[in-house]
Amino acid sequence: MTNTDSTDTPDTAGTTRKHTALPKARILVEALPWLTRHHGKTVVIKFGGNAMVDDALKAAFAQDVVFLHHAGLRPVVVHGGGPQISAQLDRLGLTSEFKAGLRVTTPEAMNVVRMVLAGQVQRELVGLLNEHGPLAVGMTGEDAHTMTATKHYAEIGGERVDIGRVGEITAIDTGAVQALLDNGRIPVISSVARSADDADAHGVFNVNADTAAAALAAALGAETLMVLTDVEGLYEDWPHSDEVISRLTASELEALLPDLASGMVPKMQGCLHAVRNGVTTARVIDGRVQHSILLEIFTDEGIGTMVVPDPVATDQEGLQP
Ligand SMILES: Nc1ncnc2c1ncn2[C@@H]1O[C@H](COP(=O)(O)OP(=O)(O)O)[C@@H](O)[C@H]1O
Ligand SMILES: CC(=O)N[C@@H](CCC(=O)OP(=O)(O)O)C(=O)O
Repeated sequence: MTNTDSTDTPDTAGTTRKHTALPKARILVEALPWLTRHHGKTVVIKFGGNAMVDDALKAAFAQDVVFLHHAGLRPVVVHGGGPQISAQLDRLGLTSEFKAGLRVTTPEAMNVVRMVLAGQVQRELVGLLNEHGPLAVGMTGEDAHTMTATKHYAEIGGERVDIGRVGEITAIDTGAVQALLDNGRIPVISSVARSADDADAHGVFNVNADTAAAALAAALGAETLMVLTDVEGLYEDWPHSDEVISRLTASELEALLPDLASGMVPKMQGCLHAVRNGVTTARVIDGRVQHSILLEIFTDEGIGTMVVPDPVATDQEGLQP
């Protein structure tokens, strides 16, 4: 038997034809240990607004998530929508300002954040997933008390700065999400949280979607947190080099955190929180690559940056977690 990717097979007319089924079979076989390993496990996938580059990518994202579902995993989607919120605020003549990587959210802006996330971005993702069957159910962190928050103050130069209706998650109730998963559905969650204070006239908070996804992954006891963004992973010396750090322990990441900039801060803080609170791996991957989720979960290659807890456990079969 030769080690080639195509074989000669007699067809019905008695001639021989080359067929290319073998490479496809190899890909499926390569996925087998990963399928076994991840079966029944919860995977929280954060889809960033910057990774929602075009319709083809969004459609491929939906295919990947549905694939995970049919492969026996329990995917949960938490989505962002920062650029989409900024565009809508702009259309309405409202300013967009970020402090310490978080949107300064006036009560007026909060209404826009909620409208864009729950009414636009989430609806689109739910629609794309449901092209494959009656699977996705959209909700926000407000629903069934899934996410409760109090006011978050930014720390800038040692000062506590008021950034409006930005929330810090204080409690997660996983009941509704678990019920949807048990019912064979795919929850799609917008990062808006209810206020812990019943007397709070505004009632809701804007939560960074990376932070929300990490908190939910920890609360669900997820196996994996996967953050899809618009870079290949965590660059070692951004913006001077595009060398991606492929693997980090929690302590190594903690040491890097003070030097990180802008969008990576909530992502890497979220990854650290997740692996310090029971999640087996947290990964930042390039959402601009079609089917990056499948590549990351089901192939030996793995892309992007993977964060693992301390100390690093090595599995007896020699598989990376
Ligand atoms: N060390 C780093 N490695 C990679 N990207 C970085 C780094 N530091 C800052 N960034 C910036 O973080 C951005 C991703 O965060 P963000 O724009 O908030 O994306 P998303 O919408 O996916 O949450 C990258 O596009 C890059 O500009
Ligand atoms: C407090 C805060 O900054 N909230 C974010 C929520 C959306 C988000 O996080 O979207 P991405 O994942 O696309 O960045 C915002 O208003 O932009």
